[in-house]
Amino acid sequence: MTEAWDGVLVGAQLATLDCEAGYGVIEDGAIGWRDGRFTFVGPRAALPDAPERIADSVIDAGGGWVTPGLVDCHTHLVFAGHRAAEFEQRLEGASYEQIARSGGGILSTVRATRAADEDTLFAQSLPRARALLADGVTTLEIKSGYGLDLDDERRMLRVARRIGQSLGVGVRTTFLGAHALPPEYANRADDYLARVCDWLVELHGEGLVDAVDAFAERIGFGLAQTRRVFEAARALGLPVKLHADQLSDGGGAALVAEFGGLSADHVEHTSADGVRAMARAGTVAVLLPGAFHVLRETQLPPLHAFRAHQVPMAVATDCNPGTSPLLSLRHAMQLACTHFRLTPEEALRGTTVHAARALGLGDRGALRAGLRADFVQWNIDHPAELCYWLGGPLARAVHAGGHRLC
Ligand SMILES: N=CN[C@@H](CCC(=O)O)C(=O)O
Ligand SMILES: [Zn+2]
Repeated sequence: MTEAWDGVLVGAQLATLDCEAGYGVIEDGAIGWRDGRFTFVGPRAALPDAPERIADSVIDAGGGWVTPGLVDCHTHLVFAGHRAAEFEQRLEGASYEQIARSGGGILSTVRATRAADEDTLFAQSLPRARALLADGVTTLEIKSGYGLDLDDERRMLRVARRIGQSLGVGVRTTFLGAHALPPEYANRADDYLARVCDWLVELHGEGLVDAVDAFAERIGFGLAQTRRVFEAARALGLPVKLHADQLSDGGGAALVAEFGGLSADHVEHTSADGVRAMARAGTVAVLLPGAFHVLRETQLPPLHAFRAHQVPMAVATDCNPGTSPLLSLRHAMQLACTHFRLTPEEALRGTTVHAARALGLGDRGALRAGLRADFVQWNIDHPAELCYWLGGPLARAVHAGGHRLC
């Protein structure tokens, strides 16, 4: 016996993504893991010993494809209720912005979420997380932002952490107190943001916050207001990200880049200056084609500029009850290819390597010795199929930290 690993998988076509371009394919590949981390990723012929002499658990992949576990780096999946009535209103011609200005939109979900106790919120949100996992997700980000006061934001973040613990999946929590102005602070946005900054200190002290986000937009917060929230985050050493330039070019991408932010998300209206600032700061562009699709937007993100300036592009579901009730990251990849003309390879890189980077996680997103043993076995003949099929049970087995999730 050479070494005692917890598990080894052999006979796989590995798409390691551990390369600058391409899928990083290893034919007849093998992976080994111990204590939740990969101990080996390479050709089966390079294994240090016979598989059954290395580990108790040996999986024969039978020639099937294996990729890194997918990372959904932008979700709002903890919420109560739904907004199907607004979907109907929009089909009849109302815009997202009009609905928001008349007290619906985000505030409608705030009312439902405030009325739900922690167990109810957990019970409603858990199936959404399960659906993402079943389609290959092993790490997901979950934002607050439908509580908009201390207790309700805390409850959302606690539910997010509970989801991670109960499913054995990686969950990163993002505080989004600056998502909308609650009615009790109408015309008092500055007072509200002062509270948001106080709550951030408190929630961070309780270990509930991994990053800080805001909605910078005509129907959200202005740049100066967003800056206040970012300064509060910086004072606590927390990374920032931003809902930037979704409906208009408000200069959000440049602002989050100025703070060395992890990501600028949506970015349909980001200007050339914004792209350059992101490139300089290493800020990831998180593309959210589900919201683009549902809102029937027409302004494409500046994809050519992102490519030209080597801004990493991630893809996420933006799972939320208003603009993107989307429960499959693979479906988001499909939409990114169809609407934004990403290549399937860019889409897979966008839900692995670049998505991990958008969360500040250097320990996952590729198949490489030393990284977290997050991987998916797929029922496919080629990686492009991950973006080709609309729905369908493609994931054969999903492993996080070496443990099989489903
Ligand atoms: N744009 C702001 N936030 C969400 C939508 C939230 C909602 O409508 O409930 C988004 O990312 O699209
Ligand atoms: Zn969002």
